Formats: sequence, structure tokens, C-alpha cells
Amino acid sequence: MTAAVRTRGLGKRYGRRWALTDCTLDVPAGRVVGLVGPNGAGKTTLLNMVVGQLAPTSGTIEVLGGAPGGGAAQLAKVGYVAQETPTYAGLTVAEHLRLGAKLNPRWDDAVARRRIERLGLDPAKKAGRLSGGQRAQLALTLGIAKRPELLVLDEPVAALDPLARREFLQGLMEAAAEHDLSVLLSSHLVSDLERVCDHLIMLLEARVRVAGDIDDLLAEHLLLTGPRRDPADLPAGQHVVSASHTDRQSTLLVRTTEPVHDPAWSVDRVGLEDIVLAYMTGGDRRPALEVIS
Ligand SMILES: Nc1ncnc2c1ncn2[C@@H]1O[C@H](COP(=O)(O)OP(=O)(O)OP(=O)(O)O)[C@@H](O)[C@H]1O
Repeated sequence: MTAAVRTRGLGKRYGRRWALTDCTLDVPAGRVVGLVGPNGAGKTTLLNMVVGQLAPTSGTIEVLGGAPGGGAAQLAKVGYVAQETPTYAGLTVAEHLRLGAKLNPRWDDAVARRRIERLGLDPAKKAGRLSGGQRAQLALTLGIAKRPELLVLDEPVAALDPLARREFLQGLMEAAAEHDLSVLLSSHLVSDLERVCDHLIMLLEARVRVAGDIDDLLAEHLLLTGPRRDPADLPAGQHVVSASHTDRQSTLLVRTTEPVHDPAWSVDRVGLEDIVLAYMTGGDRRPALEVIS
């Protein structure tokens, strides 16, 4: 697997508190990769290190084979749409495009203009007078027209209504396919990520909790329901992610690559959102990190 981002033992400490610890992962190139995790899990910290805005406290990080933020050529290869979809309130849409052209050596003006026109954004309108969704679309346009090899987006759709979110993500997917982009996108909205991403990385309490192709994650997680049983008695290949019990019944979300043959269990598939929630609420029986590629 070619990696757009490769980290080894990456960590970031603010004062005495680690925002990210021992982070070892490969973000596959040419894919749309989702980054999830609860508030404070370390997502923004990781993304800021990817784009070179933060220096690691420990470990290493390589982005498109180079050091993040290391020189003009490297900066040109990486686009960043930060958390508040930053635009300049006093500049018009057209002025944003002119600024983009000036600042970015690989700027694709035709792509920028086409997107603005298709979105129906008035080039003469100041960004401060656009709606949140329109501003997000403008920020995405700037990110795409920069023609990066890697586009990093930090919760770009958080403030958008469902329709605007859908349009934004549609535009992102089209751009990824058209320009052979690698995309790394953080969001709390797992259903959105499931729609646009094919690989997922989950951070929990400053650590990588799980990472893998979404198809594999969906195939390898099963919900087992049956007579009450101690999760410790499960076969070795079944790793319990979360467990709940009543007096008579146990419900376990397990990760396994083997079929479950025990007839006492009723076996169901689960959606990505349930898998993510199970890891977040898994409690003490958390298995060791497993990464599937
Ligand atoms: N500049 C900073 N100084 C001190 N602590 C910080 C700083 N930035 C982040 N942190 C802390 O680092 C941890 C990770 O924060 P980060 O913003 O990376 O999380 P996040 O997963 O992006 O959260 P959210 O989903 O809320 O945006 C948190 O505990 C946060 O309080």
C-alpha cells in the first residue's frame, strides 16, 4: 500500500497532557479516508501535524514522502480546509480565487471558476455575506483548485444542513475521483463518512483505536446475541469490542475474521456507526489495537 501519510510512534504533548500518543498508521494514497473520534480525541492535532502547522513531540511523520510543511514544493502538494472553513470575510468570491491563483503554483483557475459557477456563487459577493454552507463550498473550491495531491479537511461539514452536507461531500467525491486526490477528512458524522470514505481511522483518548478499510471493518464486526455468557469464554479469534448483559442474555459486538459456528448465538451484521459507538463505549475489555490494510 502506498501511503499518503505515514506516522510511526507519533505523539504531541501540550504541557503535561498528551493530545496524541504512539500513533502509528498509514493513510492509503488515492483514497478518501475518514478520521473519527470523540471530542478531544486528537483529530485536529493529528491533522495539524499532517499539514505541518504543528511539530511532533515524539515519533515521525512523512507526508507524500516528505516532511510536512517542508518547503514550498511540499506545501503546494497539500491542501487544508481547517475546522472553521476559513475564508476572508471582507474579500469577494472572485478575490478569493485571485488570491488562490497568486498563492498556489499549481492553481487550476478553470476548475475554480467551473465550481463557483455550478454552485451558483456570486463572484462579487463578499465571503462574510455567504451562508455557512456557501462558505464551506468556497473553502472546498480553494482546496481543490490548488490541485493538491493530498487534501486534508477538519470537520468541514459540521455546521451544514443535511442538503448542504450532501452537496459538499458530493463535490468532494467528484474532485477526488477526477483529480486522483488523496483525501483525509475528519467528522463526527459517521453516516457521512460511510458514504464518502473507503478507509476509516478512529482515535480514542489520544490513541489510534482502530483503522482499516470500511468494507473489512463491516465484514469483520458481528453482533452476537444469546444466552448470558462470560465474554472471556469466547474462542480465541473473537475479540470483544463491547458487551452488555441482562440476567439471561448477552449481547456482544465482536471482531473476528472467522465465521461464528456456535448455534447458541444469533449473529447479525452491524453498521459502521454501531461499530464506532461500540469502540467508544467498549469499556475495559478493549482488545489491543489491530490494523487491517
Ligand atoms: N493548543 C492547545 N493547548 C493545550 N491543549 C490543547 C491544545 N489544542 C488541543 N489541546 C488538547 O489536546 C487534546 C486533543 O485536542 P484536539 O483538538 O486534537 O481533539 P479533536 O479530536 O480534534 O477534538 P474535537 O472533535 O472536539 O475537535 C484535547 O484534550 C485538547 O484539550
